[in-house]
Amino acid sequence: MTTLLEVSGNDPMTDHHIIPLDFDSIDGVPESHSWPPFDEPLNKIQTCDLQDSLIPVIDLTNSKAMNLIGQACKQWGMFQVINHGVPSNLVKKIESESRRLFALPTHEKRRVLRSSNGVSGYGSARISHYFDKGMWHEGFTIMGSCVDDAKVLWPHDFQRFCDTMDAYQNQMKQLTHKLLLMILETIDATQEEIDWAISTHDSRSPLQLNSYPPCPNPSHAVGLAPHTDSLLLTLLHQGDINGLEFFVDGLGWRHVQAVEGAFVVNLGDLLHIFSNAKFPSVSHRAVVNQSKHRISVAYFHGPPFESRVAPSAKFQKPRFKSLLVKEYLSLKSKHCDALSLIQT
Ligand SMILES: O=C(O)CCC(=O)C(=O)O
Ligand SMILES: [Fe+2]
Repeated sequence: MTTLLEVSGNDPMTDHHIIPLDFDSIDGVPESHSWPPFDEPLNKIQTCDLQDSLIPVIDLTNSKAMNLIGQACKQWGMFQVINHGVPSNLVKKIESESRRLFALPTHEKRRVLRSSNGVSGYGSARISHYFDKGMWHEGFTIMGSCVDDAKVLWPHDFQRFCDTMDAYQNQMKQLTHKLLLMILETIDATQEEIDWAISTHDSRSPLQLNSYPPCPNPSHAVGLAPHTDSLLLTLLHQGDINGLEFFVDGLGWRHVQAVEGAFVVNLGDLLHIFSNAKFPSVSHRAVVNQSKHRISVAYFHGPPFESRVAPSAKFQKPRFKSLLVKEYLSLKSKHCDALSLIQT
């Protein structure tokens, strides 16, 4: 069995790529985290009508849901889902437990800091090492059980946190399967390919809690810098505070309107490869704001790391080489644009 730790383990990170800012004591954006203004002001978080939001909000109880999902996958590589069956009280709990964790004093959070070649624990985003500047972000990654870390944080009250994380991961797993079945059917995947995509028997899907504290100068800070997600599919809970943006050729950065109770579904690199580039792996980023502490929770789903990924057998002219999932992840840990390196 290969774990994400082994896949990324040959690329240990240095401390400044792991330790987030001490948000308890900071009162400005330090030079190390000060970004030149992007193409558009990062602090312009507008509110807008749902109609203004480009990516569709799809009701999973709608009889046309599969078609709508297929279209959104091709056009945007991203959509939102409502009426998805995940209990709303569990979503509230994951948000409140995440806030409870990030509200702890910095020195306590640092007691569960991710190790230099590890995956689980408190720390900066894994994409930090691609960039010279740090991000206005702190995260907590759960891979498998979180009991050890939770016991350090709350020796007498760790169960509540762990039970919530476990229950949420179970729900995310079910929803991911449901969505993958629909998505793969729209490109006529074979049963064997479907089994590959939904199987997770030798790997636990990582759950990433993200925290973006209010920022005194949002136009010079970046919550999460532009990236694509590596695995097949990401399910993101972004609460009711806007901050997620995605890149559209010709239109630039567009924000994803926060919709109460919805999950943002975004397709990752492995699905881009499997769909022979029919589905984009959408470039996205998170922006920060001056007054609100934004939390998001991302569940990343991928196939077994020992399995192979390649364009579906139905494509006559594969645009990507076939390789082991773990080989792709290892390449991605070194190159932000790993997809371009495996083109045929
Ligand atoms: O917080 C967000 O809106 C984006 C999170 C994200 O892209 C990630 O965790 O990979
Ligand atoms: Fe992401």
